[in-house]
Amino acid sequence: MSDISAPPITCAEPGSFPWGVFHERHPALIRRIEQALPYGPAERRALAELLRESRHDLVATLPPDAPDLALWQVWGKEHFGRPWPSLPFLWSESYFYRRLLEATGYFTGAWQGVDPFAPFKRAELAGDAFAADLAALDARESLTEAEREHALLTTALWGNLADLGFTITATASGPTGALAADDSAALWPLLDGGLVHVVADNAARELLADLALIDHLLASGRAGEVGLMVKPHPYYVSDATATDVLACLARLTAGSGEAARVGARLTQALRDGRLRLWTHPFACAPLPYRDMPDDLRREFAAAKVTVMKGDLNYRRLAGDRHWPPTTPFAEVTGYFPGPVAALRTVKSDVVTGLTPQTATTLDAQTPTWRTAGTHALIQVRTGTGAGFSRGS
Ligand SMILES: O=P(O)(O)OC[C@@]1(O)O[C@H](CO)[C@@H](O)[C@@H]1O
Repeated sequence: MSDISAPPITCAEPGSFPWGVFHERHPALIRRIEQALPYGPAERRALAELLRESRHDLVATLPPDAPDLALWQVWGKEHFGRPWPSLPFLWSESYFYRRLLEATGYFTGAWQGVDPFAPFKRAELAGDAFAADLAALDARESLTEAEREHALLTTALWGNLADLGFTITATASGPTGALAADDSAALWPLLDGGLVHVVADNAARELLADLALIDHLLASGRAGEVGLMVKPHPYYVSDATATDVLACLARLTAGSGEAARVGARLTQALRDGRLRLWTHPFACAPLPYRDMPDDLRREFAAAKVTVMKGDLNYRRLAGDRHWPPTTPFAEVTGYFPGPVAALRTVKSDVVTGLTPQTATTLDAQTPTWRTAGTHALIQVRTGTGAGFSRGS
């Protein structure tokens, strides 16, 4: 087992990436939210207070009527009342988004159920880039099976750059195609017609690419059943909920050519249960997957492989820690109850599973590579998790 005492990433260091998330990304995000939705004085005051508290004060608890208070009392018991910057970045950033929902009244009152990020998600669905992605599905038809699979996987991988939290402050212009690790050859043999879980990340463009990949897995028989895990409520800006899946599906079915066919096949797959949307409160937990509860562990254990999309899922999968970058991926994910694959564009500091040469070259030649979205990785652990048998 890997040494989980590698120090956690925190926001304490001025100028570090996590520090910038709280001091640059969050203020910009809140300005955008206030421009996009006409929140009243009470919500705007609560948002301003959240910004102030999260940069300069101690972590306050949720109000007594919060529907998930009991969960957070457990998830946050060591952290409430402490200075935000001293806490693990994974915890503090996750709690920031939970408090943002609180400030906008997402859980109680007249604004209940209003996704503060919905205007951004809608704009992306209606945009030219999304339309181009839909049209590009037609081009796949002329490819060989191997080329099509490569294209679908690569698009799902780089689709992770279309992350609205990241694009608020990022300067990267788009996919570069540079892979820091590529275990894709180990992924395909795991897909032998059984259950595949896909843990979704962002809505709109990334989700479109994920749905196209899922459609292929089902249509080709690579997967007999796919479980698409979404968030139970809005989370890191553009994270996908069931509502976002339906919105993306509606754009597919209203399209033409291959887009409409993909949409029709996925709609049928949802109806007959070959594609199942599912969620779990732990999907929005501020904790690594290492701490997942037993019912979730059993879900993942049932799959031939679980595909984790995106940067945040990677942070939760590997542990958001200052690992030496050559720490084996199989070692940090050894606790996971089944084969697991990470498809991630690299947008935060944590990284594992690199060869010494790759790590040295990347750090020397592209010092910003861990946070700029210039690189991606496909990492696969093929064995079942240590100390956990399938179906137990
Ligand atoms: O999970 P995703 O959508 O790929 O990325 C989430 C993200 O934007 O948020 C974090 C920092 O704010 C980073 O993990 C990453 O840049």
